[in-house]
Amino acid sequence: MTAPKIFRPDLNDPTRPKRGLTEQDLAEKATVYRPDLLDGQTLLITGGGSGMGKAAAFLAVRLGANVAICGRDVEKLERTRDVIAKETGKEIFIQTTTIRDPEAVEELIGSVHDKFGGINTVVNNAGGQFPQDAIDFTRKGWLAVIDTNLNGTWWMMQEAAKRWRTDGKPGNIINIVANVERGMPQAAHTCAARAGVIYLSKTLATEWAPFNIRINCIGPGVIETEGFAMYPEEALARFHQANPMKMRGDAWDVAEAIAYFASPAARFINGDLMILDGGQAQWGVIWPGGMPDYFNEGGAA
Ligand SMILES: CCCCCCC/C=C/C(=O)SCCNC(=O)CCNC(=O)[C@H](O)C(C)(C)COP(=O)(O)OP(=O)(O)OC[C@H]1O[C@@H](n2cnc3c(N)ncnc32)[C@H](O)[C@@H]1OP(=O)(O)O
Ligand SMILES: NC(=O)C1=CN([C@@H]2O[C@H](COP(=O)(O)OP(=O)(O)OC[C@H]3O[C@@H](n4cnc5c(N)ncnc54)[C@H](OP(=O)(O)O)[C@@H]3O)[C@@H](O)[C@H]2O)C=CC1
Repeated sequence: MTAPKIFRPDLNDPTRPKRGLTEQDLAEKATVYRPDLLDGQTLLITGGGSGMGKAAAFLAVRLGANVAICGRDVEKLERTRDVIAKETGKEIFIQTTTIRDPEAVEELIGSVHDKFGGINTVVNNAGGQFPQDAIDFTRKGWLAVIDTNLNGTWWMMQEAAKRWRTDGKPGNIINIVANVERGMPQAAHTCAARAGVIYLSKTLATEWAPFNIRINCIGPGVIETEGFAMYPEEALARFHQANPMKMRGDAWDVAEAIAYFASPAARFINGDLMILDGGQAQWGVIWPGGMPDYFNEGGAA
């Protein structure tokens, strides 16, 4: 019997390169949008302490929005709050929350609502997974990924929608999912969860239209962020080959897509899925845990 392949990264390993945009990049990167695009809007972004969520928070603040972020790690949240304040002069709201806990989610939505007098857009970005052959998933591992990516997103959606219904105000939900069209070998747990969110979103885009709530998804391909630390170096060296452009996107690409969906330009878009992957959907698969020899005849893909 072969032992299951496991890659359990040390997230503080100093020998691994730092990945993702720097805070200076997030403060200075050019945007296609006018500076007051989101003036007066309030965005709640889950997982806003790193990666795409942090980039989206930075951009939304730069475009005039009130921003709230949550995550499990208070240090990441405080750091994001402090750097945004330093670079933009604007204070964002932070609240430590695991989206897996529906009561904590209810409290979060309540606090942000009270702080800003309402919420215009909820960005469900928090999530993640580990690479592993599905046959070796532990029960706990499967449940962790499903609970975060599917259940956690659902609690956020339902709680926000209840508020909007009670307040008689319109709502907007943007769910960050993944590119599931051709399956995700070695990430079957997340593929199942994200596919669930995509079709949950399409369903509720209809069911909640009477409440004036719109719901859309963004499916990123390979986007270089701090989250890459979850994957082995050997796999990361191949990630750019997953799309015909042979490149990785960055968190700003996703942040600008989020700003678009949060803006009035998207007012007639509902139940959609924007794939942001450099053409990966038409190209190859990733094997984030390392390609099995079976598929590796004739050299690396
Ligand atoms: C999309 C995949 C393929 C394409 C890659 C494309 C490029 C990158 C895509 C990205 O999404 S990058 C962003 C990645 N960021 C994250 O994943 C960050 C957040 N992730 C997490 O917090 C975790 O991964 C989690 C599993 C969702 C964590 O939940 P929790 O904190 O509850 O987990 P743990 O307590 O650490 O573990 C619970 C349970 O899960 C199993 N497990 C965890 N890690 C691994 C691993 N590396 N390999 C195998 N199994 C793992 C394990 O059973 C754990 O239980 P214990 O053994 O610890 O008792
Ligand atoms: N980077 C990529 O190529 C791709 C990423 N994605 C998805 O996009 C999203 C953003 O990823 P990215 O920025 O790359 O990676 P990061 O790891 O930087 O971001 C994930 C964020 O989710 C937060 N998070 C995780 N679990 C929970 C939880 N239970 N409750 C609250 N917050 C949580 C983390 O914060 P904390 O640690 O503080 O809890 C972290 O800030 C994720 O859902 C990811 O899986 C999808 C496709 C491709």
